[in-house]
Amino acid sequence: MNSAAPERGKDRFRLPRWGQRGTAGASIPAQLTFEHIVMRFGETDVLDDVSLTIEPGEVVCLLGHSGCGKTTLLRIAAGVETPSAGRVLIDGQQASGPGGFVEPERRGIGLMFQDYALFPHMSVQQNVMFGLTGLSASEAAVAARRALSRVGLERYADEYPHTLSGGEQQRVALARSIAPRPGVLLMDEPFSNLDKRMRDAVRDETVAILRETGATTIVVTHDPEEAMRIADRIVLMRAGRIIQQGSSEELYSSPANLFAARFFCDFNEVPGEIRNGRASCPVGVFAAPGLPDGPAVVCIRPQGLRLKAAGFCLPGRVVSRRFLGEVDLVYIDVEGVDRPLQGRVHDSAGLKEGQDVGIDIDPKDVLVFAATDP
Ligand SMILES: Nc1ncnc2c1ncn2[C@@H]1O[C@H](COP(=O)(O)OP(=O)(O)OP(=O)(O)O)[C@@H](O)[C@H]1O
Repeated sequence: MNSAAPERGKDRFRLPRWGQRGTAGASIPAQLTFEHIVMRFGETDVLDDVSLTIEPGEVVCLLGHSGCGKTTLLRIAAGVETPSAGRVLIDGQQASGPGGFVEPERRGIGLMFQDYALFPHMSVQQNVMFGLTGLSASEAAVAARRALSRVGLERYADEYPHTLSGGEQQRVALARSIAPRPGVLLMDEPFSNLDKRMRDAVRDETVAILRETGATTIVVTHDPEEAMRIADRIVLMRAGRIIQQGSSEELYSSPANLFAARFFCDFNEVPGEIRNGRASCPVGVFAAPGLPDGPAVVCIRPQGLRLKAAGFCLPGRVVSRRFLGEVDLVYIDVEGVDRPLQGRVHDSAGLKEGQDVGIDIDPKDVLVFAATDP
């Protein structure tokens, strides 16, 4: 009889309880280097000269839209795909490249997939023991129990994956990936199958576990907020290339181009014209240092709008207002601008549709790009 089942039933109605912090086994983190990686499928270069070094213990998020090559890069690191050109090095030793290939199971790399890839015919404990090939059966059992305990699922060790909730399966997959104490951990969209309420809690605890293990980690995601929450460094990809890399602040505040800017903020975009380092557009004139004369896109963060009484600053008319809790989302028509400006503002409770207002735009929330920017 399954003694854990009734208790698990209750788990569905509360956030999962994890094991004690600080009890995940420590790894010896490795350095992972991609050198000029090219991956060609047919006529298409899915990865186009990707070079990247991830330092021991660093947590890097590969961020990009679907199909930009993130998973392919992980698969190349893991050794389940061989690059068309370039090399992968682990602690300076070639793992993939001309004249040398280290088998996936000898790379010291742990993997965790979006669908968790648990073996349905194996118990939770057997799943976690699967990668512990270098240990005796009793040592592997102890290591598996320890990993399961850290993710709070020790009591489900003898159950089968299909009896667990999605969140519990995610934790089994996490336990399986950390149990061998890999030097490098590769996680492909590890939270995307969880609902939003669950995702934040699971993500925070997973990050705590990553820090405890100390493993060098790559997390693939297409969610910029998730990347900002997790990463020491974000690597933004587009169409098989790295567009920009840096801290969350660097990517958010100083995006390399319009593509990178749009990834991190739902800007108001207003067409303009650059002359002598200043961009003019219907909502104002803004600094555009170093940009060539010509057409521009003026990007204004929604939180950069302050609403004033009519007659002050830029004239506008309220189109609609939505209460979002901490802020209100207000749409405002401005003469000469095709689409209403979107403002995330406080204290707009008294505003009515059709009301005239003044709009003050904070220059620190404005970025200007040449309209020809990729
Ligand atoms: N074995 C393969 N044969 C042919 N094309 C492939 C193969 N593997 C991947 N691709 C193509 O390579 C491109 C990049 O795929 P990849 O899975 O790396 O992207 P991704 O950024 O991880 O996207 P997603 O977030 O949707 O998983 C896609 O266009 C995909 O169809």
